[in-house]
Amino acid sequence: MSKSKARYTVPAGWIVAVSPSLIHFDEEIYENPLKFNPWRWKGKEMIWGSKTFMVFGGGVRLCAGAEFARLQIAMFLHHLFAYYDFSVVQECELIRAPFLHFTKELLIHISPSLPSEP
Ligand code: HEM
Repeated sequence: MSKSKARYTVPAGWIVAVSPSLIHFDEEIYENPLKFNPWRWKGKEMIWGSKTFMVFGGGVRLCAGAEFARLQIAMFLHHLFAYYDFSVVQECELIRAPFLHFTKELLIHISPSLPSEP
């Protein structure tokens, strides 16, 4: 039976919520979805309204800050990698159930990187 025809029984009293971001963990769309792979969206349809990329929601409720968030993330990552050294001090497990949360604090040590020799 295909996924679209799957039948589920929802027990009385349960809350049903839609989590669009779960599409990013569909193995039929993204190979090995839990592996860190920033290039996984290369070649995928990235336009608003895409059925395979829903980080910022879609339709009339599309995130109003999507472009601002993309710019901020790009600037943050650029500065982090260009000017700082960082290392994980305390690892922790990530839980997706279905929303992301941490089992304990993920501690990261960040310090300004030393200027490289000329
Ligand atoms: C990585 C960062 C962000 C992510 C992943 C994100 C994600 C989302 C998602 C999925 C929705 C749709 C919620 C729904 O369907 O009801 C949404 C809505 C919204 N977001 Fe974001 N967002 C981000 C950053 C921001 C920022 C920086 C702003 C403002 C400066 C912002 C403002 C809004 C607003 C106002 C809405 C409601 C839009 C509406 O219902 O008309 N978001 N966001």
